[in-house]
Amino acid sequence: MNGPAIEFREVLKVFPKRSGGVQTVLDKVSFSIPTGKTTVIAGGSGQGKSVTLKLILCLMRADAGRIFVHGQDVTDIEGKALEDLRTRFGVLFQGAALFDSLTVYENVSLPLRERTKKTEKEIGDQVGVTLERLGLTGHEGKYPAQLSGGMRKRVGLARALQLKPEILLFDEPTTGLDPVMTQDIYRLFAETQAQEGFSSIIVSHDIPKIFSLADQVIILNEGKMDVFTSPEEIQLSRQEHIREFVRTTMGEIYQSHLVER
Ligand SMILES: Nc1ncnc2c1ncn2[C@@H]1O[C@H](COP(=O)(O)OP(=O)(O)OP(=O)(O)O)[C@@H](O)[C@H]1O
Repeated sequence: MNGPAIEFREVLKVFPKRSGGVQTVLDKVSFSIPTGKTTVIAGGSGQGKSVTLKLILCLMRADAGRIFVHGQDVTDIEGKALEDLRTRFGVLFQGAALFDSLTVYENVSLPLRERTKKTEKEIGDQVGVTLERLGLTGHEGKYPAQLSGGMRKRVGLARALQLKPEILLFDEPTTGLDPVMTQDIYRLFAETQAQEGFSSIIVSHDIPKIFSLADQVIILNEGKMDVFTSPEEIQLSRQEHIREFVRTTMGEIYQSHLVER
């Protein structure tokens, strides 16, 4: 597919304040999410990361500006067109947990059962391939409570992949995971993306590590966005809020590079 997977043009999002006036969360921001690549969205608490994801999924509407998905203007999309649009996304949000009363196999096969006319054999074959790819073979009959945090994330990823999404949205993929499980999820994610070719947007605070995956990093701050394509670019930024971000997320080694220049 040519062109960006997603494009924001001058998107404004405001919320009314209790005390009167408005809070500007996105202040006419413009950016593109390249097709087939990984974009990481970072930024402090309350800076608008979730709002950005909700705008992409049309769970929330922009107050001004336009949003495009593969060139289609989705800013005001409704009804059947909106339903169709949503089938093009795979979503892995923290809130969208696995169903505790369903086994691994039942959780992963659910989207195919609900949204396709595939036979039980076809579902079994497809789910089997994904479970094997994500190292979950042998765990099909287990319930989420019997799995480690890392395995639960892998089951969530397996489920999000079933409808072959064009774009995968992944909110805080490694929260609650230890460093080994974090690397594991990143590796599996990169392998799966190489095989399936989807575009992805990951909301993460894990900036030094996530650069092994990211093709670009967008940092949100006070309604504005800065786009970076390498860790060095972030380290060498002269903007005070980026330097503060480096200090708090990347640590002293990176900061000392900054000071030396
Ligand atoms: N439905 C809403 N109504 C009013 N204000 C909202 C609404 N949704 C989000 N906000 C406000 O918009 C701002 C951005 O929220 P958002 O959830 O996108 O932050 P975030 O960057 O995802 O933060 P965190 O890292 O803490 O999850 C916050 O100040 C929040 O209070």
